[in-house]
Amino acid sequence: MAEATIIENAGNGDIAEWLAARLGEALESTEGPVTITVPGGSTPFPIIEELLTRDLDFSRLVVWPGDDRIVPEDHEASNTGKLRALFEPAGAEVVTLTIMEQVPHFHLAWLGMGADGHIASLFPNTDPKVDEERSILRLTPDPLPPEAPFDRISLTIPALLDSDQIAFVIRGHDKRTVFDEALAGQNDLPVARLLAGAKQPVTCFT
Ligand SMILES: O=C1O[C@H](COP(=O)(O)O)[C@@H](O)[C@H](O)[C@H]1O
Repeated sequence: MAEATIIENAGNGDIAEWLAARLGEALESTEGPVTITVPGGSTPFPIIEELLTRDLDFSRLVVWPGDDRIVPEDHEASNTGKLRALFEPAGAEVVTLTIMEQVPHFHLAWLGMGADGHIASLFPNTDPKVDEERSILRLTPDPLPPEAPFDRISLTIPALLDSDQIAFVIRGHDKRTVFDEALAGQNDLPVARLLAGAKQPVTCFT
């Protein structure tokens, strides 16, 4: 079971600062690309805007959406489209998830979490056997989340665990309770399954 460092009441600027420091270390540690996963939903985008103001060589950054909704990239629900609009002007590469994609080792897996304990698009109903066998999975959430009722494509738990470190941004009391229970092994939600397998440092911003 992972031990997580919890950083309480972090502002977007604090999180961006932490991310910039981790990316800076990764850029120093390799001459090749630095690979990260970035969550979708609503939480990450103001943090990314802050991150992009930091002095980093974004041209060596390869951004993998942790998941996406199966919609065109110019659809308002597309995580990839939003990531592309933010990161590409800074010189970073943004990958389009397909089930054919070869998934790399990530320097950082940055994740959000839904109040139902889903991470990326691995929902509580996602068959655990399936997400143990593949790196990328296409699925239909059951039930479809009303805020984004679309089929999904998602990195799986083994793919996310193939990373140097993991960072969560968990905002709101409901999510925090679910996360704390997952960390304590008191539920079996996707977030708990990830935490149970994490050997690397886990940092959680609330
Ligand atoms: O559907 C999704 O939900 C989660 C949480 O999103 P948020 O809007 O509550 O921050 C997100 O982490 C995931 O990547 C996304 O596609």
